[in-house]
Amino acid sequence: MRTSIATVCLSGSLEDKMTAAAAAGFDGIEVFEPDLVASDLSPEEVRSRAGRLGLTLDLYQPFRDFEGVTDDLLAANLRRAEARFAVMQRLGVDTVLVCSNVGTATVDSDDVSAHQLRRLGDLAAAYDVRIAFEALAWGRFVDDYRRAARIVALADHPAVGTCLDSFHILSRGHDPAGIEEIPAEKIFFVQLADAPRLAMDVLSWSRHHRLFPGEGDFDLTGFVAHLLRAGYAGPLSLEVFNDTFRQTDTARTAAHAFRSLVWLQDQAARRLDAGPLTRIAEAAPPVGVDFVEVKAEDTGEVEATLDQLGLTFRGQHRTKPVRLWSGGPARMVLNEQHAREVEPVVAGLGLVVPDAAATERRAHDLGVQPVHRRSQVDEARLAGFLAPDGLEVYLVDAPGPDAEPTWVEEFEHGLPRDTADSFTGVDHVNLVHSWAEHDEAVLFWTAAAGFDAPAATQVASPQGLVRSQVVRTPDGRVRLPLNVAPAVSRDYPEHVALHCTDIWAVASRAAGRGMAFLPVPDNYYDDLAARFGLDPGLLDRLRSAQLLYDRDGAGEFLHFYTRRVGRVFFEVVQRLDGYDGYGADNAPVRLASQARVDRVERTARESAAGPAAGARGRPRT
Ligand SMILES: O=C(O)c1ccc(O)c(O)c1
Ligand SMILES: [Mg+2]
Repeated sequence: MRTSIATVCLSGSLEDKMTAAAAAGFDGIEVFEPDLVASDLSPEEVRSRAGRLGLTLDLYQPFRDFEGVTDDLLAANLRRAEARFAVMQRLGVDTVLVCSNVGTATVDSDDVSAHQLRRLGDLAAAYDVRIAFEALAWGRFVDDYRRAARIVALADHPAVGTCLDSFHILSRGHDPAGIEEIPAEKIFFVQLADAPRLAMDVLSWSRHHRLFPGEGDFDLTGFVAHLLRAGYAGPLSLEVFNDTFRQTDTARTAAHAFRSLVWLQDQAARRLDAGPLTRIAEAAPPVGVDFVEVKAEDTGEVEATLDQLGLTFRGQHRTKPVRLWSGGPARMVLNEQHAREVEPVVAGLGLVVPDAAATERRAHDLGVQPVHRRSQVDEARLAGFLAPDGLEVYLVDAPGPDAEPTWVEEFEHGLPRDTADSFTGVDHVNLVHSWAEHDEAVLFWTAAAGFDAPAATQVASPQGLVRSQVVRTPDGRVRLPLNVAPAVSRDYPEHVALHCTDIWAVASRAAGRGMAFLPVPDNYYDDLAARFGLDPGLLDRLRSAQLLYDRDGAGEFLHFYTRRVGRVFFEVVQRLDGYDGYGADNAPVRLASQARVDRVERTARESAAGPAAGARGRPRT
């Protein structure tokens, strides 16, 4: 279907927004009146610029507070409208959004509102303009799309139809199935927005917290399915009021927005099994983590930590300054290539997928930037893509059960794989995003990479509450907790958690090898006793081994953390009896302890390391 985006979604000038929308792939835009009013461009210039960019101008909006008024006010409102219609004629836009009256309505009558919209329709027709009447969720009398559609039916005027906005309908919990009762020719326009479920007044929710489809809690796929069953064939347009998206790079946000519409059409097409919707390549979710790559100018300190944790050095790459360590099927790649002045960062993630070519095609269809690992002719070619935060995600076809991937053979002069160690794999990789990247990252991991996004949580840190959104494959074999870094912190660390079957042994070996555990305060163990009523013997063992503990309905969780090296640290975990969480209640203790250690170590590190490189060692775009 045709795609469109309201200029209010994007940052910058009207020109910036138009250029970015066209470059991202949108067919058209909704011109938000304040964007035009604030622009240097005349309506004629906007029109010709749109033509050059190949964009249609699909809607002019909003016209406010029209219906349900006294006769005096009606006359004034018609005059106001006529001035707008004249501007629309200069712009060449044929549809105006009229949102339901929130301020001046005093007459609560469908008949009166219908009569007044009919008057507006007569005036509009003289300018070749159509009226798309939208029920705002906080309208004075009209706050339900079904009532707006009833009024439109009563108005019974060819220039008067309705605009359906998913936010106003779904935020109020109104059943969208009623869309199918509206005659298709009366649905003049459709606006799409997702949102997180929030308990707050609906106006503030709408003006600040809308999200692109796929990033919130609304069922946009079902919404689009109703539209198509109703016979709607106009554009699908994004109207997302969001303070973050109004502050992020215009071109990047437009591309991010377009991805959400491509994904949504594909989802709806799958549900309907037909329709005029864009389809994209199908790809099954990842089935495992093949490797995690840490990049640094000098990986020595990270490797010392891996050694203390009990991983095995597997060798040096034949041709590159890259080294491999493994613990069971958990593989860590330590990369010093092109890493001048880079402190250790999580730079890459290898995902085992059932069909790498299919996942590559799907990512391509969603406009994700590809990456390829340059390799020698006889080396495995790794293909993949860039996550929004710059993480390189590589795709590896699933090897046979228990087999190591063939690329492992490129590493030489190391020790053989230790088949007796207790590591069973990478449990999770905790990635950290800036506030500006977070929603884009959620859409990226779910839409392009096949992850699910269960309900988000918040974790208390010394800098306040941190948003935490886990994305995980449906079977839980790959888990990525995504945290938003506090705004004040530019070098917030990320971590790799390794799962093992005997954490007591791993911890005691690490202690024996001199590993500096992240210290756990005594108060934590007192609190643990109070919270869980643990057996005193177990409590003592936890305290002396500096292990953290958690329990859920299914089982128990034991874990510990290393100190950070650059922007990386490690966690070792053991899940017992199907424990499914991440020790979230322990995160505040971990974050506070890290802050204490950081304070002590920062001075030393800063004087030794010189200027810090950007995130993941590359400049951000
Ligand atoms: O928040 C508003 O006022 C507003 C304006 C126009 C719209 O289409 C809308 O959905 C909301
Ligand atoms: Mg709207």
